[in-house]
Amino acid sequence: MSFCLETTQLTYRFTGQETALDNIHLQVPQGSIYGFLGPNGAGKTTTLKLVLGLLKKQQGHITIFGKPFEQHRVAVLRQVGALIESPSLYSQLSAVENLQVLQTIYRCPSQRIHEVLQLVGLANTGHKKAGQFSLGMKQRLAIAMTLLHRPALLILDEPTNGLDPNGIIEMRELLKTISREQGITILISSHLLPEIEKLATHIGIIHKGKLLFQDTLETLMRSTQQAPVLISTNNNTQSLQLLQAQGVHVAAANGHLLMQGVTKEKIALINRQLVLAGIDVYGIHAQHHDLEATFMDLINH
Ligand SMILES: Nc1ncnc2c1ncn2[C@@H]1O[C@H](COP(=O)(O)OP(=O)(O)OP(=O)(O)O)[C@@H](O)[C@H]1O
Repeated sequence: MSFCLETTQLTYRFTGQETALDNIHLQVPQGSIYGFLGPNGAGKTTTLKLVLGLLKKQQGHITIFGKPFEQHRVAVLRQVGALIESPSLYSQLSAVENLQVLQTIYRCPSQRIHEVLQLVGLANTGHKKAGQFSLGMKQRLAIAMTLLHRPALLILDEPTNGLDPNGIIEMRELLKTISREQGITILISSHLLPEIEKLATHIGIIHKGKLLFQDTLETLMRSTQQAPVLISTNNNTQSLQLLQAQGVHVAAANGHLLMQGVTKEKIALINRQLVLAGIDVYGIHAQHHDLEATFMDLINH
């Protein structure tokens, strides 16, 4: 598989502090939306800053578009769009004027300003000044600015921070559109798993400077599938004895029985056995063991 961005043994320590990043092997596949997840202070921003050359690398290697970053810094950064921390907008200028400032630097055609504003849904904001925009609009303008020079890789550090639920949905849809229609690889950091889960194709989970998981979202989902199963019956004591006698990992919990590690075939068998023993089964359902639980499991072990 070809990686748009790869780090090997990336380690970083702020002066006088504990190690902020410990041996990070980040592999962001070409064309992916890579969700870089971790709680506050995990090391997400530090990683992204190193990858963009905003912090001086101490140890390890960074390869972007197959090239060692340090030797090809300028060429690589020409193809990268980034939004780290809050966007720098001119609040007294309109959306178009903000983009015109960058257009001069990037020397791209005026038509491109219209294209990116259309893409982020700000084509009709006219003379309205950026300072009067909602936070969601400011964030979308900031994304437009990162897209102006047609990057192949977009690096976004917590772009949904501070947005209301509607702003979060708009941002998610925008990033999906950018990925789908422009074929841009997106590396997005967040501490919000439910947000990343709805967006990313690939996930990296970082905690205390260590990368604990990295794979497709599908693989992470699969690891959550052996969810605990809850059974409620008219006689939990008898059911518990019957199931324990058969070697099922089962325990009583809040008026239910909780079983671990059972397949769907085993659930059907258990149901039949309970009914044959004269027990009324009121309900059997898998306890919702979602990605949030898997995420918490990973960072708490
Ligand atoms: N300039 C700095 N000086 C000293 N320590 C720092 C500095 N910046 C970050 N750190 C520390 O490095 C660790 C990683 O911080 P980082 O900002 O990369 O985490 P994060 O995952 O981006 O968190 P958040 O979601 O809060 O932004 C933390 O322990 C943080 O306190």
